[in-house]
Amino acid sequence: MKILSPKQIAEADHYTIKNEPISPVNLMERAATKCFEWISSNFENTKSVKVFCGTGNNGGDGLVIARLLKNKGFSVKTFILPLGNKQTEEFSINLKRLDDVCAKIVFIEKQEDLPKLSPRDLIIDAIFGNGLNRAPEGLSKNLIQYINEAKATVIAIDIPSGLFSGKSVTAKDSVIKAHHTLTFQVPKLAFFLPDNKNFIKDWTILDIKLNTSFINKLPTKYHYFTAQEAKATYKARNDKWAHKGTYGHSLIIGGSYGKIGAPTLSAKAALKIGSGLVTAYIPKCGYTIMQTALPEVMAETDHEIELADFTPTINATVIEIGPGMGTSDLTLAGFKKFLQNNKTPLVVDADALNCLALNKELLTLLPKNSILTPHPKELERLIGKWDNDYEKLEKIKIFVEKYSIILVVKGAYTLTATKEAFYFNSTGNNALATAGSGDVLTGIITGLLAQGYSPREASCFGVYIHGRTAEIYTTNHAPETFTASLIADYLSDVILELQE
Ligand SMILES: NC(=O)C1=CN([C@@H]2O[C@H](COP(=O)(O)OP(=O)(O)OC[C@H]3O[C@@H](n4cnc5c(N)ncnc54)[C@H](O)[C@@H]3O)[C@@H](O)[C@H]2O)[C@@H](O)CC1
Ligand SMILES: Nc1ncnc2c1ncn2[C@@H]1O[C@H](COP(=O)(O)OP(=O)(O)O)[C@@H](O)[C@H]1O
Ligand SMILES: [K+]
Repeated sequence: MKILSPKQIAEADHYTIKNEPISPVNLMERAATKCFEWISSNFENTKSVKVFCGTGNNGGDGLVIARLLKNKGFSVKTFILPLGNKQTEEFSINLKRLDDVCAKIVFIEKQEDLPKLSPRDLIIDAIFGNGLNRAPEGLSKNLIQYINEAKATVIAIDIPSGLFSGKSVTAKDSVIKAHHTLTFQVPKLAFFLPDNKNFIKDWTILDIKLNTSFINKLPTKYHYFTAQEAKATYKARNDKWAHKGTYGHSLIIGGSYGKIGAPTLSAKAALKIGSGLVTAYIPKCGYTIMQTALPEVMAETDHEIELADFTPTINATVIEIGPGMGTSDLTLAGFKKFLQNNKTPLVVDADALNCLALNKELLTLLPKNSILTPHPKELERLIGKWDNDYEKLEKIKIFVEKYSIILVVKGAYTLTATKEAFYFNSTGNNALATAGSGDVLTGIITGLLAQGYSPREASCFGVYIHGRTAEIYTTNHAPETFTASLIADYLSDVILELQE
């Protein structure tokens, strides 16, 4: 699914209005009706609702929602913050329609006009939407702060007021902290960025039937990787004559004394996602552990307690390097030698990333389209500090272009950054915040590459699958009890649902 800029969304609105055709006021009715349906199916009509509107079209949506909720029996009060003397035509039409149903409407002209708010209120935030063009100040800023202080449940329409959908927020005290955001047609880039975590919690995309063929033609770097994209990526196994060689050979290089679990988790994940063969290259101290834990996995060994020689003998389809590897001088020296001689596609994680960060000149030795899977701290070591998430995205772009690699930046919305496009993942939850879950992710990506998925596919799809296991688990288990070892047990459920 595409993530579009505010300008592109406005273009899609205009195109739909002109070509469907539909009048702007009817499009607003359609959009706001979707919001009303969501609200009335999630809240009882005994709830007291306070709708705060600006005087643009986001405010117009608020007026429609107020009318529909009132007609449904909710107790509704509407508060309007005049934004200069301007009202859009659709706003004015809907103000009259709301007035016609004898609704309570109050204009907020000064601080004293702000209503009393209770934590039990349901607040609809329709002050600013896609048209926000500067940080709210004066009365609008005060209103936003007042709403935030009320500790009531806040539903934002399209986007929390004060949040820019595609650029950084400087005045963080002028943004609505929404519990739920009902957004139109496509998600906004701001939703995926950790800087905005206080403003965006849950959100739902409402399909308001903007022209899809127009949207399909709009160029964008940013995408949201959902079940639809995952289903399109999945390659069903239907080759009767397949043998284990058909599905590739994954080589997992990693481990050190006390950290053999990391390559073990990766190897198991590569195997369970379908790699035909898996070999682990580990220090000698890990031999019995690996062979006992995973009888299907072959093992080759290096020095006693750490990797130093990096001399696996097999001809692998893909190599994962780094889990539990450590960064000792011996290991680092061997890792450098390995990179100088290696031509096989790489998935690089954990300590191998730290070795690269300590020796940036080694980055030029990575085969093209190698996949690096940093968590935010590892990313910072690679690309340096950033002031805000938009600067981080820019630095990521420069980095992937410079080294011709793919970055999988892990987090609540893991980002797969390629030279061509950036994909935010749609699955996962905090059950994954558990030791070793990153090792499993790299194993999954490695196993997919071994089977012939492209580096872009293996990254986006692997991240999707990994996240989905946690969602399935937490439908009937407590998130605290999820462990990295359990992820592999749910891979089958994820694949089966992709086949539906
Ligand atoms: N036909 C359409 O265009 C549709 C638009 N829809 C709604 O319309 C919204 C966009 O509407 P608009 O483009 O009218 O913009 P908004 O309703 O977001 O409001 C922006 C208005 O506030 C002013 N403004 C911006 N920043 C300000 C600030 N910091 N302080 C004071 N005033 C400020 C702008 O000049 C403009 O008049 C969407 O977010 C969505 O909610 C939906 O109804 C769907 C259909
Ligand atoms: N709150 C969260 N929501 C979704 N995914 C999460 C969350 N916390 C962690 N994860 C996922 O869990 C994995 C953790 O990886 P990592 O930090 O490398 O762990 P480890 O080093 O223990 O293996 C990543 O894939 C990350 O996206
Ligand atoms: K809003």
